Amino acid sequence: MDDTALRANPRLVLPPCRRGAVIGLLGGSFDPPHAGHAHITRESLKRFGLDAVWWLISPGNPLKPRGPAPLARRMAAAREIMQHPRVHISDFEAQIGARHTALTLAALRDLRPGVRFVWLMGADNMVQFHHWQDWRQIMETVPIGILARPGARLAARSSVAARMYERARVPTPLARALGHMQAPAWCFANVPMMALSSTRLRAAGRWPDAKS
Ligand SMILES: Nc1ncnc2c1ncn2[C@@H]1O[C@H](COP(=O)(O)OP(=O)(O)OP(=O)(O)O)[C@@H](O)[C@H]1O
Ligand SMILES: O=C(O)c1ccc[n+]([C@@H]2O[C@H](COP(=O)([O-])O)[C@@H](O)[C@H]2O)c1
Repeated sequence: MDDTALRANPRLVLPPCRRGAVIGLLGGSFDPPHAGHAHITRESLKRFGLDAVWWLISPGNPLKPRGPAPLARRMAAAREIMQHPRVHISDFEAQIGARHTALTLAALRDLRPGVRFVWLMGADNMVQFHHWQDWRQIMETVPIGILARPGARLAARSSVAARMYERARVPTPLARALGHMQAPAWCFANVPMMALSSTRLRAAGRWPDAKS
């Protein structure tokens, strides 16, 4: 969908937001959503001074070979686990047919030019960020907030992206201003860590395959 078609599409549904708001975007497969997602969302609201967080439930991570459970099922589970007045669950990527974050961000910025977006991700995603499509463009377009995760906390800070954009690292005391900074700007939040993962829940049979 090009920019003009996007703007003209009356069926697009986006969460509410006011001009000038700082919105954190937590993209993910959420297959299933879990308390770790809720935890980093609450921490992000506090630490990065966000007005709200939108969970962008992905149609499917382009780097993961296995397709996730149906979107409606993941949306419903996300709404159940994350109930917070400043957090919204969105299927925006499915609405515009985007799997790549660069495209999602371009569309959101086009549709909400007065809003400041901050991309949020766990430390594991920072480690492989340089494999994402147009990752440098993402880095140079929106500030990025990174949340500590067991097994990836140190690796994130020495990742290819972190090394290449070392000078864009925002020191912890300035984290709350992240959304008002000019990209590239990334900040690592050393939050208390939760060892939960969707992989672990699937393996424990806590999210049975929809087809079975
Ligand atoms: N326990 C956690 N601590 C920190 N970040 C997390 C945690 N769980 C998920 N995230 C982050 O939340 C975002 C969405 O994660 P995702 O939906 O892939 O969950 P996941 O548990 O990593 O799933 P999977 O095990 O299937 O890869 C990603 O940026 C991921 O790094
Ligand atoms: O744009 C890409 O190339 C890209 C590659 C891998 C992951 N992502 C995004 O990263 C977010 C986290 O993905 P996941 O599967 O780890 O939850 C989700 O929004 C994905 O769409 C994006």
